[in-house]
Amino acid sequence: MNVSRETAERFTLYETLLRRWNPKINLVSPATLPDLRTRHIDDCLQLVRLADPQGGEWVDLGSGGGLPGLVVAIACADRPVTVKLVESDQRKAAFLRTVIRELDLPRASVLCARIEGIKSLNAAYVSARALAPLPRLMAYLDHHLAADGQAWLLKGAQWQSEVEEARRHWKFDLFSYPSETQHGAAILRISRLSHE
Ligand SMILES: C[S@@+](CC[C@H](N)C(=O)[O-])C[C@H]1O[C@@H](n2cnc3c(N)ncnc32)[C@H](O)[C@@H]1O
Repeated sequence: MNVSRETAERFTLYETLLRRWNPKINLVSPATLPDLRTRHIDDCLQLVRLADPQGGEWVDLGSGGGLPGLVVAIACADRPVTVKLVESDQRKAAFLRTVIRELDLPRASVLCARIEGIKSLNAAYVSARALAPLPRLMAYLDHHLAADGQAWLLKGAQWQSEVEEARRHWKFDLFSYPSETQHGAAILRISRLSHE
């Protein structure tokens, strides 16, 4: 993804902050730190490229260190896209707020709460990465995705069996895109979700 100098600087600062906070609160697996850019940031950038949001509200569930929520907020900082990061862990929420402040991302905000405990966010876009198996994610999406919204999920190599399992209880439209950063993994776009 071609990015402006300002965006590139924000990604560099984000990476610096992630590395600085990681030993204390384990935002990403320490084993992945040498490949932070490809394993995490580039992985999430695929999703921004595919979804290409031009406006509206983007909600990232279980953001952790901001993956993919902060990547969306940085990559879309010059668009009218508001990004809400839902994260129940207070220390991780403090990290997310620090990054938002240091990188000057006024359209991004943090909700330190449990996904299932807050009223519907009715979002145009909902994302999640490494949060829960698809059948459980479906209940979260059902609660927070607008009727005409799109969910963008980064899923590991087991994604096809998770889809089969989810289809037992939910109806939805699905597009899958092979991941360019992880063999066998996929980016799923889910829409028109309803309970069977
Ligand atoms: C395995 S981490 C993944 C973080 C990030 N999405 C990533 O890809 O690195 C899952 C995160 O979701 C948060 N989480 C798990 N269940 C949650 C819930 N019910 N409500 C809010 N946050 C939750 C955890 O605190 C944790 O930070």
